[in-house]
Order: sequence, then structure tokens, then C-alpha cells
Amino acid sequence: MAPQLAGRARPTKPKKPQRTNKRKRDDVDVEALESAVSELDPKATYTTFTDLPLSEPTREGLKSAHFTTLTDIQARAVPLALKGRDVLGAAKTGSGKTLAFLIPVLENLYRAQCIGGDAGLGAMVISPTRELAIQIFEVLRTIGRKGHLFAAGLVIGGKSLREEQDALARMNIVVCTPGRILQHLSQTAAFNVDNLRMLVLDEADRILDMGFSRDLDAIIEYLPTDRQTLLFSATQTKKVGDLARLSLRDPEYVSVHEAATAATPATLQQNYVLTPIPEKLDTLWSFITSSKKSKILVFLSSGKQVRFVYEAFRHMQPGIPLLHLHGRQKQTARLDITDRFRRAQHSCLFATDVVARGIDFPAVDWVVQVDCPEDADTYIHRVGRTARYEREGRAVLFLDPSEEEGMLKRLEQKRVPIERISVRGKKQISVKKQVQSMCFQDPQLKYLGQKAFASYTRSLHVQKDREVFDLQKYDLEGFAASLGLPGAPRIKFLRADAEEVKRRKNAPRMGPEVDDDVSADSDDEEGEMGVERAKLDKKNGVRTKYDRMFERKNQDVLAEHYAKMVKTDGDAGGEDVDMSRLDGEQAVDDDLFDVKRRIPAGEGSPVPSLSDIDDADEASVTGDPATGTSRTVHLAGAKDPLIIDSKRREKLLKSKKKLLKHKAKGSRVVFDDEGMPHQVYEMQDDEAFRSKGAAEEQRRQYVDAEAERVREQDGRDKVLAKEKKREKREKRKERERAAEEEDGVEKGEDDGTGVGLVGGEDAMANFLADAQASGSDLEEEADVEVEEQPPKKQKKWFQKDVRRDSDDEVGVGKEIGTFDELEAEAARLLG
Ligand SMILES: Nc1ncnc2c1ncn2[C@@H]1O[C@H](COP(=O)(O)OP(=O)(O)OP(=O)(O)O)[C@@H](O)[C@H]1O
Repeated sequence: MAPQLAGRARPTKPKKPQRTNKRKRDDVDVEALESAVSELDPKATYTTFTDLPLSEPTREGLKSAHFTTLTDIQARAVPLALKGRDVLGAAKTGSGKTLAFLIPVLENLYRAQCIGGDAGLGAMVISPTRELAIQIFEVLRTIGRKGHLFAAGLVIGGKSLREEQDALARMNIVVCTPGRILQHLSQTAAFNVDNLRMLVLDEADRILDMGFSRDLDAIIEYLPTDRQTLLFSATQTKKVGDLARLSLRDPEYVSVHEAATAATPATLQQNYVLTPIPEKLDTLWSFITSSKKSKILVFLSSGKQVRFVYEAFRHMQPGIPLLHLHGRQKQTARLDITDRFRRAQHSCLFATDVVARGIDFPAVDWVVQVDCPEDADTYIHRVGRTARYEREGRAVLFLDPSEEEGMLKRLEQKRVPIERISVRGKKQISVKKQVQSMCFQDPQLKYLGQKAFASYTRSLHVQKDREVFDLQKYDLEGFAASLGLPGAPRIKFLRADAEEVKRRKNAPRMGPEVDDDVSADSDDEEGEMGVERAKLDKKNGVRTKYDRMFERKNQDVLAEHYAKMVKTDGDAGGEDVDMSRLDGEQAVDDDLFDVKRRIPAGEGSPVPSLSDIDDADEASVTGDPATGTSRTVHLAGAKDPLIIDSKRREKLLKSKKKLLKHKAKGSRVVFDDEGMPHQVYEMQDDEAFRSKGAAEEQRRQYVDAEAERVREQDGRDKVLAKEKKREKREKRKERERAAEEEDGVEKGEDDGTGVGLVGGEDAMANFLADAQASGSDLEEEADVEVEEQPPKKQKKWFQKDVRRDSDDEVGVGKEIGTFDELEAEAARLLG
């Protein structure tokens, strides 16, 4: 292909020989690369990046990022893609697929000299989530920063459309989410994709599935058909229909792990625990508190579940920093949380499937799936957040007994090796009572619990795989109790609702525009709890006050005292909390799980067993356990001990007044004549009670007496209120009279001519009109029960009339006399 230099170089002036030389070098470089690529044998074995014909900037970029050896998928897919072939790349999670498509993008555009503003858009990389798009963009920057001059951009929404529009016109490479790029394709006039050479779909099966299908089809309509297409995923699609939609040209299917015994990384140890849904929280709590020195990613089925578990658990202080992430959070919070989890050494992140695919959190020790994934593919992606690129990891799946058979079958079909383990009875800590008491004390938490219950139940209801999910078989009452609810909220699944939810479920739940969560996670889609509110809301698109309350208040539910105690970075999203419960109960330092059988995860798996992890898990805590106020936690054995010890907290600890806030509230007592304390309400002695007559009679007498007391008090209150009102009115009138006199004097001095003033009956008519217009002020004056008008207004209209009155020497003011008389006259006329 002839090199096109137009885009590469800024207009060069003949006087600058250096520049010309560089262009010449580029020409030579590009020509040499072209011939090397044409001679490249895609079937040969390549081990290092230097074995491939790559441009100098790419080589340098890879070197500076310490990428030297090719992974399997890179070794197979990169040569093909360099040669311009369409590729369907499938490889296990964490095997380096991102570089497998980014290197060809940089190289192919470089060789085509598709660089600079005039060259237009050369490559589009589509990702199903914003988080993943950002990650891809970061990798692109890492390997492209050493000398490449491409203009690359990220278009994922969350910014002003205008800003993106301006940047898009200059981009050579765009990393984007489907919804947002479609919006630009249809709305941004300057966005020209006629020169597009490469289209890449990361997590291709997800982008091609129902949720994104409409967006994708529309995007493809805009793109030139003569282009190279690369599709990558750990669970690659081979569906002919999908491939036809993308107009692939003789695609090469590269599946490097097809012959492997497992579809998941060999370094991943996978287990499941039979946990009836009412026990889930207990098991999860026991797990978290026994793995405090780990990095744990916990998947739940909906944002509501995530919020509830996060709020409840952080209140109970498990002794490990907790974070939570779901698609309803603001983009900045989402980024902040992913970033914090990325950097954390020990932390537990509760998340929805928004981070199930592609996200490369470093060094995750555990992936815990509390809610069963909807299918085996989702399972594979979720567990793929650990054991990435030759690291070890462990995954635990919680299964309700009713899900066991069906799910195991599905996993087996997908070649997922998983073994059952069980929780050691004595290690299981029950948090039911604590959760119930918290919900009892905090209506907001209870409300979150109801929402969590509804969204979970609904997600079960809309599951497609009935062999795994049978709503009838779950103990929903028990589950509700475990969420601290007094009973299972009534959920009616209307047909229309269910269809809508299904539609949502298929929507791009990890996409930028649509909620992440499994389907039924919209506030308005929670089903009917108690009343048929949600149904109405959804139909009308109305948000109820409960919804608003939920959105507003629960941003920081239960966080108030926490915020004071813990150093936070200020975002409503996940607070980093590192505290140990001080009651000793959590110090679980033995194996939580009883491993019946274990699949050897590779030879001599260095994955630490639970006992390994827990052995060092002793927290040394300073402070006063009685007040529960210590926040200086030093986790033994940690390389970098997490010490939460800010000046602010020390100050706080010293302040007695503030400490009082965290003490238990005292109960009110009354003292008798001998100075003995008593409860405000005390139980009467049984005999003494009976001696006063029948219980019903006593009740009636009590009610009558109380009613009488209330009536009397009410009468007194009314008299008092009238009196106050009267006093107020008199004071006001006095003030007004004084103002009248003052004003009269002033006016008399200033202007005694009365020029242009109305007089006589006109003045009265005006006054009455004003009085009527101001909402029957006269009536109001007569009835003390009616609220007064704001004094400012009264003053204004009064002054107006006074001025008129005082200005007119023979006018109404003088005929009527005082304000009271004027008012009385007005009242008479108004009837
Ligand atoms: N050639 C390489 N040498 C060393 N590390 C690599 C190489 N290629 C990729 N990695 C690292 O491997 C990790 C996983 O890579 P990547 O995120 O591309 O995996 P993936 O196959 O896309 O995973 P998923 O299927 O979960 O999206 C990253 O941390 C990346 O830096």
C-alpha cells in the first residue's frame, strides 16, 4: 500500500531539512515494514515481540511497558491481524487479548500512515462498558506513547457531547462504547468514518448479543464495508448469523485454548458451597471476616443487593476495607472505586456484573459469586477477574440447593472444573440478628433490604434457564428474614412487567447508558411491594417520594457516624474502611471451608489455602474496646500495615463530647419523692391492677381521661394562640399607625400639592380592589385562626393608600380617618 503522508506531517517548510529527512525515514520505515509484513508467515511460531515486524514506536512502547514475550493468543492472532485478516480471537480470561488487537491497530494504521487530523478515523475499538473502554485506552496509551503520533480518544459518554464532538473530528483511533458512538455517528456532522480501516469488538459475544444488537447494527450501517474486523472474547461467538451481520471476509478463527481441558485458567482453583439463600449473608460474612488479608471481589445480581450488603456489612465492621460498585453510581464514583480497588492490597469489593468482563484488577485473591450467574459464560468471565496472566486465584460460588444440579450441568458443558466444599459449622457466624436489629433501628436500611429482596426475586423470575432457576424452590421467607425484614414483601409479577424486565435484562447492562444490573434493578421495576406503587410508577414514568427519598438519603445511608470516624476521600461511593470489630467475634483464624475434595490447581499450586490466608490474620487493635472507638488497626503480617490514624481522628478521640455520640444512648428515668429512680413506664403489680376493676373498664376510663385531658389542653392552646395572634396584630397596627403618621408628615413637607392623585370614591375603590386582590385580607384580620399575610405585602399596600390619603388634602384619608375606620368601612362594603 502506498504510504499516505498527508496526515502524518504538519505542513513542512522547505527550509527545515530535518523534517524532510524524518519524512524520508518514515517512508523507508513504512516500505520496509510493508515488505516484512507481506513476507510474514502467520503459521510460524513467534515467541517475542522482536520476532514480529513492528514499527519502532510500537517496539519502544512495548519495551518500556516491559512486554517482551508473546502470550499464546498474541502469538497466533497478531501476525494474522498484521496481514489484514479478519480475526475471531478466543482465549481464556487474563491471557492478553487486549494487546492482541491493539498492536495490529497501531501497526496497520502506522503502515497506512493514517495519522493526523486529515487522515480521519482509522480504527474504532468498541467495548461493552465504560470501565473496560477506559482500561483499553490506557493500554493503548502505554504502548503508543513512545513516538506514535496518532490522535486517539475515548468516547464513552459522561462528558459533554460538545467536547467529544470537537475531539472526534480529529481522531485517528477511537475507543468507545456502542451507545455513545452511535449517538455521535447520528448527530455529529464533522465525524467522518469513511476512511475507517479497522473495527475491533472486545468482549465481542457480549456486544453481539441481544442487549447491544440494535446499536451495533446501526453502527455498522455507518461504517465502510471494506475494512478489517477483529473480534475478541474469552467466550467467543461463532454464530454464523452474528458473523454475517459484521460482513466478515473469510475470518480466521483463533482459539488457542480450544483443546485445553478447562475453559478457565489452570491457575484458578474453583469451588462451590451449597448455601440456601437465607444463609447467604451468614456465609459471606463468615468468609469475609476470615479472609481479611485478601483482595476479594464479590458478585451480586443487582445494584440493590450490592448496596444492601455493603451498607449492612460496613456497619458491622468486618475489619477489611469495603467498597461497592454498580451501574447506578455516578461515573466519577465508579472510576474512583475501581481505581481504589485496583490499588488496594486488602479490600473487598461488592459489585454487579459491571466489572464481570475484561477488567484487569491486579492481584485479586478471591472471586466470590454470592448470587448464581445467569449462565456459564457469565461465570467464566466473573471468575476470570482472578488468576490473570499466570497468577493464581481462587473462586467460590454460592449455590442454593435448588440451583446445584442445573448449574453444575451448565458448567460441565462449558468445561469448567469445580468442586464442592462445605462451610465448617463452627466457623459459620450468624449475622441474622444483627442485620434484623439494624433494619429495625434504621428504616433506610430496611428499605434497602426490601429493594434488595425485590430485585433479587425479580432477577430469579426473569432468568431464562429454568433448569437452574426455579422461583418456587427458593425459601423466600427465610431470605427476607436474613435481610432483616419482618416478612417477605409481596411481589407480584405481572406479565407486562416481566416482559419489560426481560427486555431490560437483555439490554446492555454493562453499557454506559443503561443500568448495569441484572435487569430488574431499576427503582421503578421493583415489583409491587405492599401497594401497587411500582406498577403505577413504571407506567407513568413517575418517581414517588419513596424513590426520591431512596435516591437522596441512601447515598450515604448509615454513613454519618462512619464519616466522622473514618478518613474518607469524600465520594459518596465506596468508602475505604479499615476497622476491626472489637468484640472478638470476628477473629476467625481457621479454615472457614471444609474442603471435601480439591482439584489440584496446577502442580503444587501456590494459591494460599484459606488457612494460609487466615493464619496471619490477627489484628492488633489499640484503643478502648469498651467504647468501640479505636480506629487504629494494625493487621499483623501485612507488608504495609494499614493504619488509619489521622490527626483528625486523634482529635476526635480526645473530644469527650464527640465520643459521647458513639456511646449507647441512656434510657430516661424519673425519680420519686424518696429520690429513687424509676422507668417512665413501669409494669404494675398484677394484683394491684386487678383490684382496680376489669381491664376493659380500666382501658375505657384511661382513654376517656386522656381524651378529656387532650381536649382541655387543646382549648387552652387555642386561647393562647388567639391571644398571641391578637397581640401580634395590635403591635403591627401600632407600627403601621406610626409609619402612617411619619409618612404623612414627610409627604406634607415634600409635596403638598396633591398633583395627579385620586380622591374620594376612587381611592376607596382602589383600596377595596387591593384588599380583595390580596386574598381577603380583611377577612383575615377578622379571623385569628387564618394565617397572616406576609407583613411586607401588607405594609406595601397600606403605604400606597396612605400616600394617596395623605397627599390628597380633601381626599378619602381625611374623610375616613384612621386605618381602623378605613378597614371597617371596607369590610362593610365587602359584606
Ligand atoms: N505479553 C505479555 N507479557 C506480559 N504480560 C502481559 C502480556 N500480555 C498481557 N499481559 C498482562 O496480562 C494481563 C491480562 O491481559 P488482558 O487484560 O489483555 O487479558 P484478556 O485476555 O483481555 O482478559 P479478559 O478475557 O478478562 O478480558 C494484563 O495485566 C496484561 O498487562
